[in-house]
Amino acid sequence: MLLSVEGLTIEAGGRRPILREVSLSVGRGEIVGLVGESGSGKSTIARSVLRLLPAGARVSGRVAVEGEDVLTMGQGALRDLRASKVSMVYQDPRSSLNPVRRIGDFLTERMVRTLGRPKAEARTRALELLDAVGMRDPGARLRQYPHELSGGMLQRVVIAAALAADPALLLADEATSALDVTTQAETLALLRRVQAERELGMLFITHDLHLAAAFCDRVHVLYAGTVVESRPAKELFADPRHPYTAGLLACTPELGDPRPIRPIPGRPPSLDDAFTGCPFAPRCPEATAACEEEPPRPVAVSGGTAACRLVEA
Ligand SMILES: Nc1ncnc2c1ncn2[C@@H]1O[C@H](COP(=O)(O)OP(=O)(O)OP(=O)(O)O)[C@@H](O)[C@H]1O
Repeated sequence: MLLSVEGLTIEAGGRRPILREVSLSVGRGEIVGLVGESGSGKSTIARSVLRLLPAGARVSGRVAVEGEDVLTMGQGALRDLRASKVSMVYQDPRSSLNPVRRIGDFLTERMVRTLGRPKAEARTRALELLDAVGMRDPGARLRQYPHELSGGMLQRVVIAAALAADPALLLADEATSALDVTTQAETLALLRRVQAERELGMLFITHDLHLAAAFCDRVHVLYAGTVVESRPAKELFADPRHPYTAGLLACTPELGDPRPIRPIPGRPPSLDDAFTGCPFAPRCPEATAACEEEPPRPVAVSGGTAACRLVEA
């Protein structure tokens, strides 16, 4: 398995863990979605794949890339993992680029510094990469500064940089969320094309369940640091089994859908909210007193699991 996360729990001083017993996997050539509201722990999972953990955190469980344990590997292996096996693309491309350095410097410096490529070779590779992500006139782009490019073009540059070392795994953390809809569609098409061409595994993080269902092969829904439902994307969308997943789908309007929009009442818990039972119980329309007593175990449902005691296998 390309990425395997097993029972990952991260505690950083709050009354509840940031992540509790999270398990997921990503195979080669597979797009796996991670969906949840702000603060549910999506980015923490992505960062833990690169062993970027909250300072002083207590961590248990296992994170393995190509079978190698990321949490215990030596510094040399970790450098290699970050430099060439796993790449991350963030939400705001402007935060990834230095505004006073040219696009060419951004693309070549990392190749020279971390991959040890000669400068001329790095430049040739940068031109190939810009071409691969569909940028016209790559030579001129190398001379430009970030402010001369639109958000969508900059995200292409960031994706080009992420591909520089031929990684096996791409972590896309809200990579299209800051873009307008047409640019978002172009960027999604680009991500899918490079993913398929290179047989990349991709962990695709988004707060948008509809987007995840359309873009991913499988989806994990995260709530308050726990995975509440894991299913093939199509099944999750057509027949959500966890009340939270159903609630997320019901609160997003769709064109032509005559049903009223039903927001989920209340707010997701903060790290200072402790709970003994199901974290979603206080907001769940179907919760019973028993739901508050102990955490639900994942139940096998069609194609995956749902962690809810009201769900029948
Ligand atoms: N370094 C840290 N130290 C302490 N708490 C942290 C740290 N990083 C994240 N957290 C907390 O962990 C929780 C999960 O954060 P995370 O960024 O993973 O959520 P997210 O689902 O990606 O949300 P968003 O969509 O807003 O980025 C939040 O409550 C956050 O405040």
